[in-house]
Amino acid sequence: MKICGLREPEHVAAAVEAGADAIGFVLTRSSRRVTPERARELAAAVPPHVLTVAVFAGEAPAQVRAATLASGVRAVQLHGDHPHGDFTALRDLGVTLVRAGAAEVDPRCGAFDEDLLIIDAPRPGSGEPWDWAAVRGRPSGRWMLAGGLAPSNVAEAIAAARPWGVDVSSGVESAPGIKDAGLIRDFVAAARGTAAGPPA
Ligand SMILES: O=C(O)c1ccccc1NCC(=O)[C@H](O)[C@H](O)COP(=O)(O)O
Repeated sequence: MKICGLREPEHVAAAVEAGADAIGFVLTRSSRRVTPERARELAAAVPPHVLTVAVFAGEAPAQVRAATLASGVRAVQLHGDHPHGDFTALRDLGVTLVRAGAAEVDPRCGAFDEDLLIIDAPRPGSGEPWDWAAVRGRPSGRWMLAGGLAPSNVAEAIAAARPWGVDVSSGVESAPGIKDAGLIRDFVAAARGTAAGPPA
């Protein structure tokens, strides 16, 4: 499971401690945007078993490459209409390549030589739920469901779409762009199918 749009060290720590598998830093136009240098600072506290992901949307491969190297993350997520060639051009970076798009994208993970596929709402990072069940049985390989997930609905979404993993941003925020450690813990617990315990 991936927790995306982190900007503060305490939220990175909360996600790691809760058991997230991946942590996303938004390096594209967004209210959650961080600089590559800030992403590097935040990623420095992340243990190696948790994947650090830089999120882009529409930038040219040269720009993605420069920002990825500056941030030191271990994965690149390309949102939207990136052609196959963009993934090919970034392969030599040696990072995990993630393709992300709405339900209409090619649902085969690996079709663009990516390592991981995210199927998201039409407006990424909007927190808007969509018809998760519509993709059930269509995607193949390692794919994550995203878009409007929250502690209160992630179990329902997993049951509806049967994804390999899940990805969240808005649903673990107390206000737009402001992450909440308690909601991060609740989300991870709900996605893992366990009840969230009381705060320590
Ligand atoms: O989160 C953003 O602000 C963002 C902006 C532009 C492109 C992608 C963005 N986020 C990508 C993600 O991986 C989000 O976690 C995903 O879209 C789910 O977001 P949400 O519906 O808010 O949980």
